[in-house]
Amino acid sequence: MMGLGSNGYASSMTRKIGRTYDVPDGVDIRGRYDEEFAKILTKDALQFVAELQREFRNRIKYALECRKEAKRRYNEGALPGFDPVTKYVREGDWVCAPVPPAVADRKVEITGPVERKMIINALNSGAKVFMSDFEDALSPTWENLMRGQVNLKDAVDGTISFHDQSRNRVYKLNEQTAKLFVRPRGWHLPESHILIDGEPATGCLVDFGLYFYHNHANFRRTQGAGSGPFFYLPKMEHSREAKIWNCVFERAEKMAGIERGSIRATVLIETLPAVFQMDEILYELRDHSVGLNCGRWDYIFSYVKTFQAHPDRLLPDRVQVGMAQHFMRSYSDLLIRTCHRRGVHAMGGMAAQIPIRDDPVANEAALDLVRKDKLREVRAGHDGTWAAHPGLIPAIMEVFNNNMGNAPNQIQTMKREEAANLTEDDLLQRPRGVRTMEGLRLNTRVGIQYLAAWLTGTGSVPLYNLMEDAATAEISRVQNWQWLKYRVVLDGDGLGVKVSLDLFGRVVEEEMARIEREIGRERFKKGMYKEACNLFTRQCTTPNLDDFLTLDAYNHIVVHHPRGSSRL
Ligand SMILES: CC(=O)SCCNC(=O)CCNC(=O)[C@H](O)C(C)(C)COP(=O)(O)OP(=O)(O)OC[C@H]1O[C@@H](n2cnc3c(N)ncnc32)[C@H](O)[C@@H]1OP(=O)(O)O
Ligand SMILES: O=CC(=O)O
Ligand SMILES: [Mg+2]
Repeated sequence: MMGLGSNGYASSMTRKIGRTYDVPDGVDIRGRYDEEFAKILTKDALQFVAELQREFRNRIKYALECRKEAKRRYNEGALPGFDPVTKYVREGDWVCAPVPPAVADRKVEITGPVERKMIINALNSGAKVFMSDFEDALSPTWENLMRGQVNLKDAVDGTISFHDQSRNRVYKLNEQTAKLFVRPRGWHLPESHILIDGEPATGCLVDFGLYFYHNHANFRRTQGAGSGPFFYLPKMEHSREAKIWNCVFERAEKMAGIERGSIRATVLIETLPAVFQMDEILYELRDHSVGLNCGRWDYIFSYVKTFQAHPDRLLPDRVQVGMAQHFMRSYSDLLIRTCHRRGVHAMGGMAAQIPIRDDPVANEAALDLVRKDKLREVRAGHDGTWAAHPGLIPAIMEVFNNNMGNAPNQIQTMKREEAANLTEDDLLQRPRGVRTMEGLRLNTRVGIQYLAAWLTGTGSVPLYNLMEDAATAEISRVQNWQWLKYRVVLDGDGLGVKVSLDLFGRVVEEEMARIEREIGRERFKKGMYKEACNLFTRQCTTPNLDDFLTLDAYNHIVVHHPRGSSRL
């Protein structure tokens, strides 16, 4: 039946008039109309997204409520740990469905936002897999999301091309390309440009639903050798969230009439609570799993967030929280042991270094750090790892090939049984190191510049020769917040200064001046640095830590049509 949705917005009938999307009942599109987007936002595809939303919305709300409840417990002093109730899952002798041959070899995976030229470059990069990102690397503006869907469809169809007019260069796919994985947003992010029964849709169901609907058939025929599509699933905190994804996959397979277990996903273990749920997460997804990945940057962010009310667990400077810290090494080791025991890939994480074009010495030093990080990963037993930039792929591939030879993975050969002895204490051990004024300054300078880019539609940026994305920016934000909240003493540079609101205010002012000097007055004026600064400062000084930087910032990038910009 046609009619007004509960929000009173126009329904299918009226929306057909003029240049608007043809939507099913109860769905309202409040993002800009574009003929290209209309090929993605078809009535049938939207019907599928709406069905997912209606079937799973209550379970998603419940899962998010459970996160709040867990936060309340941690804030009262509890520590995350293994759940005695699911001991039988951890001790059981089950395995996941066999790895599809198309993705047995995942030695190097490149990641990047769903941007047209980058998709082509990444697929042509020589990496085994390309993880195309609606998440940490993407600012989820309506334009980015919908163009991203158009780009992915063209990529799966094999027709994607890009003409760089300034360089008169045409980009096309090579004969041999990386296998495509897609990372939808996390459960917490709404999609405010699509209302379903008057409520913003769940962002990840939009990303997943539209991509799956348009691409499953072609993907399985070409890329997947009969299986797929393949996904990465971010930021989960509990196996109940993985169970929802499993049900979403089953629902999608049924809709498409394809075999159960066709869809495969790698879950990022990138929250502290999730490290105690790795078996449980794999168990829920056992017919759809193709491994776990060490999402190390969000994991560090989550350590601070989980322990926001624990002043005895403050982090040292961000640069000191590397994989050599005991809690980080333990997490990687246990992830490898868990995955290999269950017959799936244990993927390594992202080194933040990127090529430094104008300084060969610094470039070699950065490459060396990447090689060391990757050597540690492959020796520990990881089956593959991430690269942020095509320029890093040859070096990383060499490290993995040298240590794995012709084997596609180490699932059967690196069992890491001894990691079964890792305890809750190992996984939670306090990071060691010092805190410095430079740490505070760098967090501030990077956090503001990242947010300024994000607000103008760019979700991953090079800053001071490192890759920065939403996960690394989160570390900067929560670390500043934690240091301010507990008035920590900056003990690492011999100054012994206490972090206070006054000090932070001065640091913000000085770092803004430094940013302006570094990028030039014109760019500074034209950019969104002041807005970013206000947002970042508010987030660092708020009495109650916001769960996500991007939830607050999202309100600034929602643009409703035809009524102008609107807040959630
Ligand atoms: C914590 C996490 O979640 S990690 C995963 C999420 N983060 C990411 O995916 C980050 C991915 N990386 C990037 O976005 C970029 O590499 C950045 C922003 C870090 C650096 O970008 P730039 O400074 O523009 O790179 P640079 O100028 O050196 O690029 C050179 C070429 O490589 C391409 N390139 C760079 N990174 C990538 C990538 N990840 N995928 C595909 N192509 C890439 C550029 O498009 C450019 O191509 P061109 O020569 O044809 O024009
Ligand atoms: O998504 C990856 C991370 O490190 O965060
Ligand atoms: Mg992440």
